[in-house]
Amino acid sequence: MIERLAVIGVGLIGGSLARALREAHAVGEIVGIDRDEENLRRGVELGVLDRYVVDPREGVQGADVVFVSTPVCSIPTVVAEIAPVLKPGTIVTDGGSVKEFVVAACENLMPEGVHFVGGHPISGTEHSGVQASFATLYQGKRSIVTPTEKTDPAALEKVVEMWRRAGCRVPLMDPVQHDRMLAAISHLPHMVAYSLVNAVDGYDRFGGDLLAFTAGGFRDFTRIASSDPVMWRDIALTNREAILETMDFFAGYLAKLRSLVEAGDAQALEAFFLNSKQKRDAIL
Ligand SMILES: NC(=O)C1=CN([C@@H]2O[C@H](COP(=O)(O)OP(=O)(O)OC[C@H]3O[C@@H](n4cnc5c(N)ncnc54)[C@H](O)[C@@H]3O)[C@@H](O)[C@H]2O)C=CC1
Ligand SMILES: O=C(O)C(=O)Cc1ccc(O)cc1
Repeated sequence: MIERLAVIGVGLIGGSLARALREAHAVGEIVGIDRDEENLRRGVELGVLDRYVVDPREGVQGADVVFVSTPVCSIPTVVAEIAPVLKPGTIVTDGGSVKEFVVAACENLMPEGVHFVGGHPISGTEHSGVQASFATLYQGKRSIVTPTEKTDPAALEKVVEMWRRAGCRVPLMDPVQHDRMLAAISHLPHMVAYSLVNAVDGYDRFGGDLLAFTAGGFRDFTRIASSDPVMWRDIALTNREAILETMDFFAGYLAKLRSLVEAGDAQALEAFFLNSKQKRDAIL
């Protein structure tokens, strides 16, 4: 399906795609490109990569598909660097968590005959680097692909097929709609988890290390606060408006719950918790 895949940013997301496509026999050669050479060496040792090249322009030579999986803000910079050397027919795609920022910039960087298609696998963990990657990360998950009116139909089909071969269902979505939806289901929970850990850390009325006393519930709730700070900095910078909207909406719910606690309204408290329990239980 893909003769030579170049992965730029061989971490959890790029490494897992490489592993999944190799297991599916959907790729010939996999070339890794990353600014961290130690990470690339590990990628070859682990069998994720066939070889690596540190210089992006050299690394993408002869690739039919280039997958960019670096933090969101760096994606257009990386794509601008490689664009002039890509051969006609090359498809450039990405796995970044924010789509409007990436797609709007990258579509305009493509030379004649080279096509960009935005994508985002809705699957990940709080761990980073090629050593955290695994072949089944995308199995049975969704990977959203975000075409626009500028997208080449054959390139779109190839990117959709790539994710299918990696094990995904592949819904198509407008980049702006994607960013609004992801703000609610992914970006808001991360903002809340990071805030909760910082709040409890800063709540020092007992003069001790409160976090050391936390048990299962706190740790389950805040697992995602162990995610990479640079990745989340870039998401907060590039999906600003949608994240602000969901944070404000969430603050309304917290204020509502606060008022129920303040009023000691047993019936309303129980109804608030019951609705949440039922909705969550239904998605498990
Ligand atoms: N971690 C997750 O659960 C998910 C992450 N994503 C997105 O996928 C992308 C990658 O995330 P991860 O794989 O988790 O990160 P990661 O930290 O595991 O891997 C990123 C790799 O990119 C390299 N890198 C950073 N800047 C670079 C640059 N300018 N040039 C070349 N290499 C560079 C780093 O050295 C690292 O090896 C991000 O855009 C993120 O928003 C999407 C879905 C899930
Ligand atoms: O660790 C988890 O459960 C996540 O939520 C992973 C994740 C992080 C960012 C994304 O854009 C998509 C998935």
